[in-house]
Amino acid sequence: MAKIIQFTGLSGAGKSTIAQEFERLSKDLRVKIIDGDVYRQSLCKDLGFSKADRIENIKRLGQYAKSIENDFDVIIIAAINPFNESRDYLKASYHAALIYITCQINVLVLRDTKGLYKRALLPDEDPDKLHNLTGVNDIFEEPESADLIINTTAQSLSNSVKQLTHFVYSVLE
Ligand SMILES: Nc1ncnc2c1ncn2[C@@H]1O[C@H](COP(=O)(O)OS(=O)(=O)O)[C@@H](OP(=O)(O)O)[C@H]1O
Ligand SMILES: Nc1ncnc2c1ncn2[C@@H]1O[C@H](COP(=O)(O)OP(=O)(O)O)[C@@H](O)[C@H]1O
Repeated sequence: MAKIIQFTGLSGAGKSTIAQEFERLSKDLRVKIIDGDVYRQSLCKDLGFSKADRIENIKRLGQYAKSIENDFDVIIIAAINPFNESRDYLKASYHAALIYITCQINVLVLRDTKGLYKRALLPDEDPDKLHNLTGVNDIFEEPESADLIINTTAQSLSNSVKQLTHFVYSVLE
């Protein structure tokens, strides 16, 4: 039965990159990544970014993880997951560990891999402005009880993956 791990962190913090690199290097483990961004094209296609929809999104990703738990050793839910309510729900329902992938906002604005920060920082009257980007103009609750914090502000990807790997093996033992 898989250990379910939930990530939380802002867009661009490194959730997908760390999960994918961990999967690539962990050849002895059956790893499944449930990436929020990806599942918003399928299982969660009908959902937007209101609080209710974000909570429903995480609930569905958790249910999906549970449904495939016998086929994997580690399942990583890599979504922004901005509310303590959702994080607590995954912990209570599936004993999902919580890993906070954090990064300073000024660095996220510089990375801006998807151009979302640029759009969120446009003047209010600009038609292209994004009005609900998590961490800029929408809520991101600081996690209250993370089992691990990975700070990617100035850390290499390799060290972030080492932190994750160490944690995973400690919980699998
Ligand atoms: N308004 C707004 N706020 C946050 N994110 C936005 C928004 N609009 C689009 N996107 C893109 O959607 C991805 C986040 O989806 P998640 O399912 O992880 O979000 S959540 O957990 O339900 O909050 C997120 O993916 P990542 O960049 O991989 O985090 C964004 O690319
Ligand atoms: N220590 C690190 N860990 C993960 N990503 C990092 C790190 N340092 C820099 N990056 C970069 O930050 C970006 C993270 O993007 P991504 O993984 O898509 O974030 P998220 O999935 O959280 O939205 C990538 O361009 C990646 O190369």
